[in-house]
Amino acid sequence: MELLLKYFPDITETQKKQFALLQSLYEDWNLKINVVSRKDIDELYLRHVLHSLGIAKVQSFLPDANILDVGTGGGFPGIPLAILFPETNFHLVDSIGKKIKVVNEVVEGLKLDNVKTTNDRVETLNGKYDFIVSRAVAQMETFVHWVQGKIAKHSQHERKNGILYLKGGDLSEELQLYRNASIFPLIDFFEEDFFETKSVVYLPLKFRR
Ligand SMILES: C[S@@+](CC[C@H](N)C(=O)[O-])C[C@H]1O[C@@H](n2cnc3c(N)ncnc32)[C@H](O)[C@@H]1O
Repeated sequence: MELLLKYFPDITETQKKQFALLQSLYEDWNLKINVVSRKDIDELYLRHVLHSLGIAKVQSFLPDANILDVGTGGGFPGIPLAILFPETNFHLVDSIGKKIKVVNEVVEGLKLDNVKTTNDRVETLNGKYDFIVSRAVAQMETFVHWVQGKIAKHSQHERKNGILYLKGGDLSEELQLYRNASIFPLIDFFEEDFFETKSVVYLPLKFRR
């Protein structure tokens, strides 16, 4: 929790309580349905919460924006972002039902009224979103294929609409197809060794191949 306050010192008392509750909610749910590994539970704020919030250091979301988290698993990056941006609408989707069950319980436990969930493959969704966020779901080419028709073209945030993907390692090969991609190394925002090799990749709406 101190780690979170170090990098997000302006969060409200409500947000502090919600972030504090995350640890016990995930500990309890993980005993029944494994959504976070044992090691990761012990370092939940570093490996999951702060990592997810790396997206917020690259892009703040406006109150009326619609955000889709693809392959949210146990709720990352969607849940930490939904706490940080309580006025923004988040749609969390995952194809595995038991993971969405845990996400629903966490959403209820935190009283997050800006989150809806769907248990299905993302390809089946018809909505349009200002931003698509994700972590550890698919290679960029596959991912872009799944989601590029789901990015809203006519919203007021049009100029910035696009994909924000949390990626690790050397991205040069994977991203060479996308000349408009920007890479934001997370170590620029968070001075923790864990972030040494991790980045946010931003692909704007009209990403060119
Ligand atoms: C490695 S996990 C990552 C979970 C979470 N994003 C995280 O970083 O902790 C990948 C998740 O993507 C989901 N997934 C994979 N392909 C998907 C698809 N086409 N539509 C929806 N979910 C998908 C899987 O069910 C799995 O929960």
